[in-house]
Amino acid sequence: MLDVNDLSVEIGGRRVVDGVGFSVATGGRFGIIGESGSGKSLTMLAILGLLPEGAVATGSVRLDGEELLGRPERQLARIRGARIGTVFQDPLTSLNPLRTIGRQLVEPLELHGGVRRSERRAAAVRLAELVRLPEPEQIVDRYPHQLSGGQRQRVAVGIAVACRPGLLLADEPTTALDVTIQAEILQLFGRLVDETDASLVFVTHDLAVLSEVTTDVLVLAHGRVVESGPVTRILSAPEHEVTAGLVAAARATSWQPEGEAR
Ligand SMILES: Nc1ncnc2c1ncn2[C@@H]1O[C@H](COP(=O)(O)OP(=O)(O)OP(=O)(O)O)[C@@H](O)[C@H]1O
Repeated sequence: MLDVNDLSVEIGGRRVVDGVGFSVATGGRFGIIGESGSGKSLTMLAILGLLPEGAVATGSVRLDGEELLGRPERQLARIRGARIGTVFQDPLTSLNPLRTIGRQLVEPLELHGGVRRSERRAAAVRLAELVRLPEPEQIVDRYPHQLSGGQRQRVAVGIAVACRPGLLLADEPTTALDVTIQAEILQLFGRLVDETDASLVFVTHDLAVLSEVTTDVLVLAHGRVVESGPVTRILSAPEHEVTAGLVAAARATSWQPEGEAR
């Protein structure tokens, strides 16, 4: 369960996230949407305690009732990976090109003490199976450049869920993928959230994507919440002009023929 209250972020005296609040229940699927520069990524980074140098967060971020804001980095590092799994846009930059897929899949388990040396390979294969990578026994010995973009993002999702975190944060995880692969990765998120009962926070600028994976949405503009509610209502009756713009953009992209890049 995640509770964010009156969260603000200032960088160089400029307030780039301003009083954001939302709650995600256990097993809930929550979306944050907004145009480029609206504060989506900084909201996520503030939750993770990974804000850039010079950025200051105020307010409250509670995970299962425990306050995360203001915690020492040492404690946050233990929480990230173990209790919060993250997936970002570009798996090529988040994966290490010099390490096998298997090593990277089990790394969170090693870091957080959840696997014996002799069991690492089997654990990696199980994770590869969980995220439906092809030929799990073989793929764990390959390197990131030997996989397709969609397969690499499956690896990133596998790493994120390795320790069975209660919260999964995804920031534009399908934006770099083509439409068919995007749909497969969205299905994967949906299935994993259902199977593990994790709460999901999914950030994107694309309402069409959000409507496939989340039930409730918050709309950000210039760092502020301008609208929030069930995704079905937001899609059918947007109240704010920013939301109406996002709905129109989502309709326009879904009219494109299958397989055409967005
Ligand atoms: N390191 C930084 N230093 C100064 N300003 C920053 C920094 N990172 C972000 N900002 C500013 O904060 C605001 C919010 O940025 P943020 O990255 O959260 O937006 P976003 O909604 O995630 O956009 P995008 O979809 O383009 O990633 C923007 O105006 C941005 O220019």
